[in-house]
Amino acid sequence: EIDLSADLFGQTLTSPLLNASGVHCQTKEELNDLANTSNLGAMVTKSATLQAREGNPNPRYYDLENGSINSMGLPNLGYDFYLDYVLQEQTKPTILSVAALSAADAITLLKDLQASDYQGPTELNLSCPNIVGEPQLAYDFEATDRVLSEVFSFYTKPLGVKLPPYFDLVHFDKIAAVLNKYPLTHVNTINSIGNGLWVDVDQEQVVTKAKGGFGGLGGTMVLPTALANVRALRQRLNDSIKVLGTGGVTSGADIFAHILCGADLVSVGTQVMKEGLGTYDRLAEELKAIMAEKGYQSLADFRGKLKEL
Ligand SMILES: O=C1NC(=O)NC(C(=O)O)N1
Repeated sequence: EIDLSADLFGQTLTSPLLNASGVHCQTKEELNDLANTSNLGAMVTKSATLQAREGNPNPRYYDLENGSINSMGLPNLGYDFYLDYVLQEQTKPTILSVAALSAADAITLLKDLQASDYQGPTELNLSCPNIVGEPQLAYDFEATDRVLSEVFSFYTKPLGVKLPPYFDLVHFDKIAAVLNKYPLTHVNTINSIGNGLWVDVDQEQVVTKAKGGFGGLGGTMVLPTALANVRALRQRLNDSIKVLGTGGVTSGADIFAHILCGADLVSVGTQVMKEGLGTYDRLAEELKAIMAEKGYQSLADFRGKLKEL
C-alpha cells in the first residue's frame, strides 16, 4: 500500500500536502473548510499582522492561463484572531503564519507569541512582495540576519521562515549562510515571484490595481523557479531545517518533483484558486499512481534523490 505520510515537526500527517498561505485561509469559515479537506495533511493561516488589514484595493487577484498574479497587500483579520484560532479552534495540524511591516513589529508580535500558550509551529513571512513602499525583507541578507538574531535572542518555540525566490547561486549561498546560524524548524520556499506584470491587450491596461499592476506571480509558470529554490536550499541548509516546497504545483508529477528536489512537505496555492479544495484529492491520487508505477512505497524512498547527469 502506498504511504503518503509525512512529518510536521513531530506530528505525523497522512498527506504531505498543505495550502499555500494566503489561499483559502483568511476567515474562520475558510480555515474550517481546510480542516475538513481530505488529503490536506496540514494547513497554514493567512499571514497575520499585529493589526487587522484591509489590504490593497481590488482588483488584486487575477487568474492567468499559466498561473496567477496577486497584489493582495496582506489583508488579514489580525494576529489576535489567528492566535485564538490556533489555540482554541484548530482540529488539523496548523502552521501559524505571521508577517510584519517593520522589524519592530515582527519583534513585538513574536514577543507576544513567546509569552502566549501557543506551542505550535509558526512561520515568519519575510517575503510579501505586495506592501506598497516595502521591500521583500529576505532580499536584504544583512537585515534578515539582524531580525533573526534579535528574534532568536528570546524566541524558543518552533519557528520557520517563508522566503522569496532567489535567482542567483551566490544568493542561495548567502541566505543559507544566514539561516544556518539559527535553530529554524523549516524554510518555506518559494513565495510568489514578486512584481510581475500582466497586460490585458484588449483593454490595453494592467489587471490589478495596486502598484500600477505589479504583483506576485504564482502557478505553473513558477514551477522551475520553485524547484530550483527547493533543491538549492536543501543542498545548503543544515539537515535540522526542513524544507516546505511551494510553487507551481498543478499535478502529482509536480509534487513528486518537489519531493525529489528535497521537499519534506509541499503546498499548493494557485491551483486551488482555479480548481477548488478538491485539488488535494486529485493530487494525492496522481502522486500515489506515480509512486506505484515507480515501485516506491513511501516519500522517503525518493525524497532528495534527484539525479544529476
Ligand atoms: O507573502 C505574500 N505573498 C503574496 O504573493 N501575496 C500576499 C499578499 O499580498 O498578501 N503575501
